[in-house]
Amino acid sequence: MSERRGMLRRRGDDGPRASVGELLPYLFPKKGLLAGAIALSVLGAGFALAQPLMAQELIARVEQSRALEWLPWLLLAVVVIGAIVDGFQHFLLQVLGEHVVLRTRRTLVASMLRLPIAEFDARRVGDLVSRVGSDTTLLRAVLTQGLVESIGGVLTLVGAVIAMLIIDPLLLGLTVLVLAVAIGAMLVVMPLLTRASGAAQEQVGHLTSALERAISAVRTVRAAGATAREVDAIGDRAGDAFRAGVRVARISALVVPIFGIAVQLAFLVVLGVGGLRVATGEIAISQLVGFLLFLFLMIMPLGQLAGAISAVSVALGALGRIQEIVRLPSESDADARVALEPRPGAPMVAFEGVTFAYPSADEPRTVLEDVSFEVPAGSRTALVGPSGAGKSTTFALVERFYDATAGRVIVGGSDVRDVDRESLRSLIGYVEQDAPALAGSLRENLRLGAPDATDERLLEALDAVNLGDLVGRSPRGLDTEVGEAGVLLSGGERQRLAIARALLAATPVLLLDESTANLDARNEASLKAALDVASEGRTTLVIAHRLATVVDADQIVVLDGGRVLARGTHEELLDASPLYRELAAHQLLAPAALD
Ligand SMILES: Nc1ncnc2c1ncn2[C@@H]1O[C@H](COP(=O)(O)OP(=O)(O)OP(=O)(O)O)[C@@H](O)[C@H]1O
Repeated sequence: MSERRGMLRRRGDDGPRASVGELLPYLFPKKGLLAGAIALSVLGAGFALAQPLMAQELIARVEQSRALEWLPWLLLAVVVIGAIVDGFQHFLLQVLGEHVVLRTRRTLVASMLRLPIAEFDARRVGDLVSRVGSDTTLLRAVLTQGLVESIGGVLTLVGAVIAMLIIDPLLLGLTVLVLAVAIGAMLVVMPLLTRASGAAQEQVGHLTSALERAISAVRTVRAAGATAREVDAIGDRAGDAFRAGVRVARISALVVPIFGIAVQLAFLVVLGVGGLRVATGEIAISQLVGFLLFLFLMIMPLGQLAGAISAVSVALGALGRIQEIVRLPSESDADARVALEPRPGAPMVAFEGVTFAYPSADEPRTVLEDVSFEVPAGSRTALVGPSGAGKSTTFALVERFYDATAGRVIVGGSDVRDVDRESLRSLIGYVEQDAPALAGSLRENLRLGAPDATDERLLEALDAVNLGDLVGRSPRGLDTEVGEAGVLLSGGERQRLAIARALLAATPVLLLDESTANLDARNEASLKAALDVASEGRTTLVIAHRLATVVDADQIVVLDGGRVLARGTHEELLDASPLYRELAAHQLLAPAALD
């Protein structure tokens, strides 16, 4: 348990970091493209190195008044072809970068949507969204900002150093000395950059979370007159992200002057000492020019390398946040691979001494205690109880969103922990209390659990829940959009749409968390009729908030404070349970008062 709680705990502001070894597999989604880009980089290095050699030869010929012949044209061709090779390589790297982002996003989303429900309880949606949207793009920079170019760059560097060694070892020694100090300083700065950029991404996550909170509850925020405060709060988060970004900028800004000073110094030293050596006749002017051109060639890859190291540092911070999710065990990792086959004669759903505490709560507290009841196949059981009694929690346990802390939850005669979760859920239709309509069309909403259902069946299902007129409301019919959170539909309609969805999935078990919304008499009657249609021939467990729902239930379970207080039919409980009598009189939303 403590290990689990540790896993759910959020990380500090520093942000998680990955290692270079973990980064590499992410960079090789398209080996052919990568090989092509590396080959072009090597080719580009060859063209780059050829240029100073040819320029040096050209100057020597001018100096010695020799014929230039085809040399200028050859130099021009090398420059043009080199530039084309560079452009093509740049394109390949961009494409490769997009592949990296694509693959990482797919992996991340596949892991994210399979996380245990408890992880969603403990995390902010906005933060998860920013990991998919923003962190993944930082991996692209590793490819586009120099890592692959650095391969060709290293070759250019080695070639340039060899050429410089041949031209003048003394000048090379002085150059290397100056540059080595700068490289050492940069190696010290890089780990700071990784940490700072991980923290900056973390702040972007907090910002997205704050925005998501305000947008998802925009009506409540607006109605509460809290818009300005929310704007300020999100602005503060944006400010935090800004400050974290500035911290990154400050650290990476160190790299530029360190490098700049080193390069200037190297050029000045070469010019000064080289000029002296030309004056004393130890080297020719063409050699000094050649040396300077090679020095230039040597500096460029060093710049690329610095860019690559900084991109890698930033990517390691982002990858840390990506890996944090990818590494979490998926919900089904610990599943038994046995498909659930309901045993004839066994109660369809049963709780045997179930005790439960939410794992994600800061102070885990028992929400269900020693709960036992049975729902025979084909019957309807209503759960009633005051708010917070634990009614919705029982549904979460039947769906196996969480595991019971003690006792057993049985579906179709098997302990839900002994069977594969997918096969368990394929038996159950679940209509949530605030049944969400997914952004998209009516058709998409209905097909969620029955992807192959024909339009004819969709229309039948809509008719069955008295939503047939929904299709006629818009000329787009089943393609009518139901909006981000189903804004076109009322609460009661959304719930009926969810019931239609459950009807189409045709599962033997139906869990229905009845809407608590105060519905008008017509909607009320429609919802009751929809429930009756949906529960026909199915084992139905309904969390009831309406008297009409409980009166004809085969069994009513009264929950209070996580315990079963009483079980029986409406008449039996009116006699036997004071709490039920109280609920029936005051809390169950009765269209007509009890007589
Ligand atoms: N995801 C969660 N993490 C932690 N605690 C939770 C979670 N969901 C519910 N709880 C707590 O568990 C208790 C039971 O909640 P539950 O939603 O099952 O009650 P309910 O009887 O369905 O209430 P209502 O009729 O108001 O929906 C409540 O105290 C609630 O605060």
